[in-house]
Amino acid sequence: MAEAMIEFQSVTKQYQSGQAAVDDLTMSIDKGAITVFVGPSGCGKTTSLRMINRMVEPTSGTITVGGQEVTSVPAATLRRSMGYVMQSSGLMPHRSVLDNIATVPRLNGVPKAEARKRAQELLDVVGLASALGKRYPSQLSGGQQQRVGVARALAADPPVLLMDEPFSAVDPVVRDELQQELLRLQRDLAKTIVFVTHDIDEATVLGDKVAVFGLGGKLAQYAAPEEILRAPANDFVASFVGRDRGFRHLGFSPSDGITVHRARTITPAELEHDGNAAGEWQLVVDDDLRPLGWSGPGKGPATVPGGSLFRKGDTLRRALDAALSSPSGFGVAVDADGRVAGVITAGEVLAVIESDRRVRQGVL
Ligand SMILES: Nc1ncnc2c1ncn2[C@@H]1O[C@H](COP(=O)(O)OP(=O)(O)OP(=O)(O)O)[C@@H](O)[C@H]1O
Repeated sequence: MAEAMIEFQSVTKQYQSGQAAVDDLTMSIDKGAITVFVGPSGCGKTTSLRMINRMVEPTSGTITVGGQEVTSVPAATLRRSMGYVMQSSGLMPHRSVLDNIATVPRLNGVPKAEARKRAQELLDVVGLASALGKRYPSQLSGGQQQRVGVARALAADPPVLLMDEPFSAVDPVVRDELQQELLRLQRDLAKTIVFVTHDIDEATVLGDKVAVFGLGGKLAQYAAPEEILRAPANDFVASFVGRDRGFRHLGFSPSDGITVHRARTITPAELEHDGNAAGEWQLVVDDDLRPLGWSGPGKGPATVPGGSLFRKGDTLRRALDAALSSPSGFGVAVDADGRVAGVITAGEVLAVIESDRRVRQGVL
């Protein structure tokens, strides 16, 4: 079993009379893993996060971090010992990017030159060009500001990182990049990360475990993301994870069971010379067998753009998407070098899904 880093024991927060913001929360957060708090607006995610570093004090119950009760540590010391990233990057506008990143180490007494050197290294860690260090926050894009926010939170090398909707103010493409960067960073850093979002897709992409909060600040389900998609604990969780959950769950199923078959291929030169005389879809490939697109039956020399590709080891979701997005109806599998390994239809992917299901249920 994973080692616990943060423990909530019967924690309740009541701001004023009436409904609690967080209601009797008991949960254990694994060390070195990403735990995501997800749920609709107002269900107590941020309040729960902020109680970890005492930005908010519980009305009752206890929270321990690394075995130590948080109330036994002065709030300012505790806050400095954890990285904190929020939605608006929270950077100080009149300080350079480097000085922003160096803030906590400086407060902890690290000499200026050393703190700046570390800040410079961190720019690289979060994927920013070192020249950006001299700029002011307003001279950066939203995505770059969030990266600086992450660098600043990492500056003192804290074991715990608290992240409150850090990527929700950027556009979907940048958001996707930031999520992938965080996962890459986490592979090296293995921090204990608590991440708040209201987006179930973000939660399932990032979380080793996902805590779904319900209205009234109650924990509705706490489990691995694939379990939440496969077996929501109640109607509230089922409706929160949404109608596509069956499809999204395919994102956790390996495509090992898939057998691809040979595609009929044609090179651009052959196509130019003879057109598509075969009367069926042909995959247009270069001399190294890399896919270039499709040639439709009776469509002359034109090449139609292909759909998404999938590789060995990808999930069933990617395999199915490859088939569904392909103009020919054949999803293209490529090897590690990007060469065509074969094709598969959506019907064949569905047959694998169905047979996996029957095996799981012990029918076969
Ligand atoms: N400082 C405060 N004073 C009074 N009530 C508060 C305060 N902060 C939060 N609340 C209330 O506590 C409840 C939980 O708020 P919280 O911000 O933790 O929810 P959340 O799930 O993070 O929501 P969101 O996704 O909208 O940020 C809400 O009803 C909110 O109005």
